[in-house]
Amino acid sequence: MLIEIKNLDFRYKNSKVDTLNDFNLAVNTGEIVCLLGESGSGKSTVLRLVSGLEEPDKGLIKIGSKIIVDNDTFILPEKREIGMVFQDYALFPHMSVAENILFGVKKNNKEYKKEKISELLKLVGLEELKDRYPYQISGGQQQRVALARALAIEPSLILMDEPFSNLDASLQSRIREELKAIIKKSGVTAIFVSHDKDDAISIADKIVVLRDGEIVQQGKAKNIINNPSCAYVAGLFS
Ligand SMILES: Nc1ncnc2c1ncn2[C@@H]1O[C@H](COP(=O)(O)OP(=O)(O)OP(=O)(O)O)[C@@H](O)[C@H]1O
Repeated sequence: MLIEIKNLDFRYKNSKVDTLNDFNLAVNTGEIVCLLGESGSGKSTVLRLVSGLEEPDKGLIKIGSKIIVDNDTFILPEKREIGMVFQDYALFPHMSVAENILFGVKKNNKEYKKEKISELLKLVGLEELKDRYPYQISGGQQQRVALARALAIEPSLILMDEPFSNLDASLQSRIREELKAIIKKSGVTAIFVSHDKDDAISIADKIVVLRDGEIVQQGKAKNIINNPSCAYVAGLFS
């Protein structure tokens, strides 16, 4: 198992209620997990806690054998070695595709960087576009640059927040397939957030359905669709 989240409690500072209460989740190595739920169900909060943008009030998060947060530990976000893909991709407009991808690579070895960039451009199929700027490529291509940049630090885990929300609806199904293929080829474990059942069904190995900060059902898409645990879950898949 790669990620273990145990007994997590979390309340935003200006809030009177817990957003997460005794939250537990396990993710296997190489698995793609989708956190699915309506707006406000707590999906982004889980990502923020795993990435270290927020600190839990109680509980534990482990990546592999390493505790990244518990009562006595708080590993800083930049030390967690987690790759992030944001909703808007957050590419640097003044940097080329290749420069964007290499941005987070700390090793200052020219040969290493050269090999890394050629491996990643090949993985995401952007070899021909390496010298273009973000405004000169499509939304789907920008997303692949963001994914390559997240993978460039050789993370064991990547987190993606609504990775498809900025894409043209007509392209979404092709891009979902592409993204899944790239993630699987890279072997990385991925947790992504969506409110769209089609994203979850087409990409995730496991879907985790959230409602008011609680997991109401988890498992393979087919099992959830055939056997929803409650009307909320059925509604999400209708
Ligand atoms: N900074 C904040 N301060 C106080 N409450 C917050 C804050 N951010 C989120 N919340 C609350 O925490 C709960 C979970 O929010 P969260 O953003 O995790 O949900 P979400 O499922 O990701 O929603 P969306 O799909 O709209 O992004 C909501 O009730 C929300 O209002």
